[in-house]
Amino acid sequence: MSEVCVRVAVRIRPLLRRELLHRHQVCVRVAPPGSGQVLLGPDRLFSFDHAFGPTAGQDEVYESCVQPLVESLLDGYNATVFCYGQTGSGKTYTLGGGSQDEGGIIDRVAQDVFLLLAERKSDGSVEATVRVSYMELYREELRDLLDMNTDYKELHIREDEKGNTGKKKKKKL
Ligand SMILES: Nc1ncnc2c1ncn2[C@@H]1O[C@H](COP(=O)(O)OP(=O)(O)OP(=O)(O)O)[C@@H](O)[C@H]1O
Repeated sequence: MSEVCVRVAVRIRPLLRRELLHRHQVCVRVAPPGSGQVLLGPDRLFSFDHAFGPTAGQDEVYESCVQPLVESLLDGYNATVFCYGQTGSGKTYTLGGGSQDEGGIIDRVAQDVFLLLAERKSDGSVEATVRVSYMELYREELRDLLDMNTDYKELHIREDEKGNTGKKKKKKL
């Protein structure tokens, strides 16, 4: 894996059925395959660390961009993966997956964390605790997706002295 801390991948999803019905046209292509470059329109070329076309599967995206981070995670490094893009561009699909067989990044990370931990634990050298939180921040409202009974007004994002962020319930006055 390269020494650069931030890496950017672009993923071009296939046209959806309704887009095909409305005769939408493809305007962005990976060019040439494997180059990390995308071609917008006829002649505008943009470079990324990775570029995936509409036929790229979840496994390809995960193995190239995320799996190495999971391995570093167990070596003690922090890692963040986030998806950015306009509505309907495929963020939820990439993170959450389209179906059971085509699991997204979250499913695969969870699987690999426990798989790799089991490997390291088998020689008795590692003890680990895994904690998970799952939150949605939408229109300034924070929701705990693992505790839907808590009102968003009770939740607050805080930073500790090291700059790590976390969700805390506001103290009731
Ligand atoms: N790589 C892909 N292959 C096949 N279908 C895809 C792919 N990416 C996205 N889709 C489909 O495109 C549609 C929009 O994708 P998705 O819901 O993931 O977008 P989003 O960026 O999360 O949108 P929003 O910001 O509105 O939540 C969905 O029907 C999804 O199944």
